[in-house]
Amino acid sequence: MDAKQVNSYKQQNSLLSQFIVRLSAFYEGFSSDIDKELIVLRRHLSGTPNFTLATVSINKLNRAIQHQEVTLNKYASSTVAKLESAIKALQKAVFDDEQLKKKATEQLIALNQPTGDIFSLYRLFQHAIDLHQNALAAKLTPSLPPQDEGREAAKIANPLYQSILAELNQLIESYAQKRSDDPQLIDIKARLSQGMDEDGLLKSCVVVLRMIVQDAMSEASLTGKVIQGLHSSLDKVSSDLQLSVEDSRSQYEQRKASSAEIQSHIENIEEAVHHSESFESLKEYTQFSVKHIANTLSQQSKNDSEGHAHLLELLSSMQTQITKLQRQTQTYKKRLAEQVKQNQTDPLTRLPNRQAYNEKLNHAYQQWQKSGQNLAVAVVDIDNFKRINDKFGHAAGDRTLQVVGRHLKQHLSPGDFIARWGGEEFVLLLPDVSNKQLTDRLETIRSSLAQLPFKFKQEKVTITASFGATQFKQGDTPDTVFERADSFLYKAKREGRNQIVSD
Ligand SMILES: Nc1nc2c(ncn2[C@@H]2O[C@H](COP(=O)(O)OP(=O)(O)OP(=O)(O)O)[C@@H](O)[C@H]2O)c(=O)[nH]1
Repeated sequence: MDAKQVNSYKQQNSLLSQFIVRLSAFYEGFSSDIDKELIVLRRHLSGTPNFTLATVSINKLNRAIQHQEVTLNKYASSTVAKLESAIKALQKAVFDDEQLKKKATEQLIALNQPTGDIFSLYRLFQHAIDLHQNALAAKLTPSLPPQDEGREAAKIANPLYQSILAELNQLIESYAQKRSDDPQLIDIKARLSQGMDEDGLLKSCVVVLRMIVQDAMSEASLTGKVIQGLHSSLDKVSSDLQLSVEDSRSQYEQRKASSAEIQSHIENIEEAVHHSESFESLKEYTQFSVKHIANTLSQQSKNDSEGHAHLLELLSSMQTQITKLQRQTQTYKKRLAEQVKQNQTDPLTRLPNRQAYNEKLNHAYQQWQKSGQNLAVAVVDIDNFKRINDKFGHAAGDRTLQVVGRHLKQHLSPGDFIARWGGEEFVLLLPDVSNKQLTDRLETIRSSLAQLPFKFKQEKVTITASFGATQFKQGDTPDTVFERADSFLYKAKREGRNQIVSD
C-alpha cells in the first residue's frame, strides 16, 4: 500500500467516524444506558479512532437499540390510540361545524393508516394540534362577520345559534302538547319555521322561559292546595275520632252509674224482703223500687240509642272524609305519575328520553349481572341529518325525527326498549339476542328505513341511518358498553354511513 492509498483510507476512516458520531446524537435521550454507551463510542472514534474498541461498543449499542425499537412501537401505537380518542371527542364537540367535522374525520382516517416512521407520528401530532386550535378559535369567535350580507350564512353556521334553535324547538314541542292554542307559542313556532334572527331567538327564549316559570309556580301552588286539602280532611277525621272516643267514655260512665243505681234498688228490695213486717208494706216498697229500676233501664236504653245514633253519625262523617281523602290522594298520585312520565318522555318523538333510558339500562344491567343472559345496546344515528334541516327547514327535520323514531319502535320486539338519546341519535336495548339475531334485526330496520318514501317540498328524499351495536361482556359497565357502541357507530359513519358495525 503506497502513501497515497494510506492517506485516502485515513480520510475515509475519519469521515466514517464523524458520521457515526453525528448519527449517534440522534439516538441520545432514548435511555440512560444508550446515552452512556454513546459517550463511550464517541470517545473511541474521536482523535485517532480505535476501531477495535469502537466495534465492541457498537455491538452493545446494536442490542440496546433493537430492544428500544419494540418500546418505540408500543409507544407509537398507544400515542395513536390516544390521539384517536381525542379527535373523536373533538368531532363530537364540533358536530355543528361541517368543515371542522370533515377535518376531524380526515384526521381519524389518517390515524388509522400504518404509522411508518417516527416522523409521521410527529406529523399526526402536528395536525391534531392544528385541528384543536382551529376548533378553539371557532368556539371563541362567534358568528357575525362585518358585512351584513354574510350575517345570514354566519348565523346558520354558528353552532351556538343552532344548538339554541334545537333546544328552543324541543321546549316549544313539550309546551305545544299542553297549550296547543297559546297564541304566543303559535307565533314563535311559525316564526321559527320561517327562520329567526338572533334577537328574535333570544326574545323567544325569554318568552318560553317565562312560561316554564309560570307553569312551575302554578304546579307548586296546585301541589300546595292538594296538600292543604289532605291536611284539612285528616284534621276532620282526627277530631271526629276524638269526639267518638269522648262519647264512648261518657256512655260508659252513664252505664256504670245506671248499673250502680239498679244494683242499689235490688239490694233495697232484698232488705225489704228480710225486714218488712207486712205484706202490704213489702208490696209497696217493691213496687217503688221496680218503678225506679224500670225508669233507670228506660233512661239507659234512651241513652244507648242516642249514643248509637251519634256514633253512626260520626262514622258516616268519617267515612265521607276518608272517601274524600282517597279521591284526593288518587288524583295526586295520578298527577305525579303523569309528571314522571312527562319528565321521561321526549316531547318531539314521544319516545322515552335519555333519563328514561338510563333508568331502564341500570335495571337491565342488574338483571344481566344476575342472569347472564345476553343484553345488547345499539346506537342509531340518522345520516347527514343536518342537510335535511338546511335544505328543507327545521320543521322537516323534526318530522323526520318523528317518522324515524316511529319506524324504529315499530320494528322492536315487546321486551326491547328505545329512547331518543338526543339530536338525531336513538338508542336501543335488546335483551336476549345472539350476535346474529342482533345484526339481522338491525339490518331489517336499516334496509326498511332506507326504503321509506320521504317527500319534502315535492322532492323525494331517502333517509338512512348508521348503527353501532354491541353486547354486554364480562367486566362491562353501562358506560363502557355505550362507548363501544358509539365507537362502532363512528366507524359505520367513517366507512360510508347507512350500515351496521357491531361486535
Ligand atoms: N330539526 C331538528 N334538528 C335537530 C334537532 N336536534 C339536533 N338537530 C340538528 O341535527 C343536526 C345534526 O348534525 P350533525 O351532527 O352534523 O350530523 P349529520 O348531519 O347527521 O351527519 P352524520 O351524523 O355525520 O351523518 C344539527 O344540525 C342539529 O342542529 C331537533 O330536535 N330537530
